[in-house]
Amino acid sequence: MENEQPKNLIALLVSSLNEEANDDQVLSGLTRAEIFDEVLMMIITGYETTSTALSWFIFFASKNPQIQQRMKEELREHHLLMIDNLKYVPPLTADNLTSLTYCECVTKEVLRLAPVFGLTSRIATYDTIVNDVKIHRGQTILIALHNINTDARFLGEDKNHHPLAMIPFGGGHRACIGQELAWLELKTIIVRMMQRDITFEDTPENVGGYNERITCFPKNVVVRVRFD
Ligand code: HEM
Repeated sequence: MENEQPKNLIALLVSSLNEEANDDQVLSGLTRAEIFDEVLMMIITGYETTSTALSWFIFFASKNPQIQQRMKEELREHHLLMIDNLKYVPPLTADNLTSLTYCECVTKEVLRLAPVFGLTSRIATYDTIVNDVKIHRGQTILIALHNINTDARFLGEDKNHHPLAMIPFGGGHRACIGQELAWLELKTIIVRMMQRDITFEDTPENVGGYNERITCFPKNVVVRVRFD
């Protein structure tokens, strides 16, 4: 039992509790206050982000009925659309979720266009020059993720492979720790809504815009939800 590896994040955090931990000894563990901060961050980053991305999906979907239609066609082709007026909604498995490539592209496109986090930052650890711009050690660099995601120079690039064409989750070893979970949650919820033949319809008040706090969320999303 003693040598067993912790099996989840909470267990991992609790197993590193050490009230005497200090920053000079990196491997000395985490204090109670540090564990509290970590858990709080997971709750905030784990909830606010995905729900914001879903609001963006609803906004974009309402502006693009043909895309909602095509997602449902893909579901019909895979026999995943509900039948008999909600009497039977086919279950989603990891395999059939993976096979829904069009739905996946839509989910990715929402994250590319929607600035859930408009920017992230890094502190330069050494002097360097990037594209003729001098950067000095210790300077904070703001990285405009949303600008990069929508930069016309990357539009023709393969978004699965170009390192800059698609970075809603940041990059490098401080990239988003929850990105796999976020993909799975987002795609599952979006597909579940489409499976039930829900349609988001545009209205005159649905004018968009955004508010930027911790995340960047749509300001005026006023859609009509139709259950077919
Ligand atoms: C659509 C959903 C999400 C988006 C767009 C998103 C985006 C991001 C971005 C841009 C960063 C900064 C990365 C960097 O600086 O390179 C980040 C960091 C982080 N995210 Fe997410 N995130 C999402 C969902 C989640 C979820 C579901 C969790 C946890 C369950 C999570 C936990 C974190 C944590 C802990 C960090 C800090 C990582 C570190 O500093 O080492 N995120 N996220």
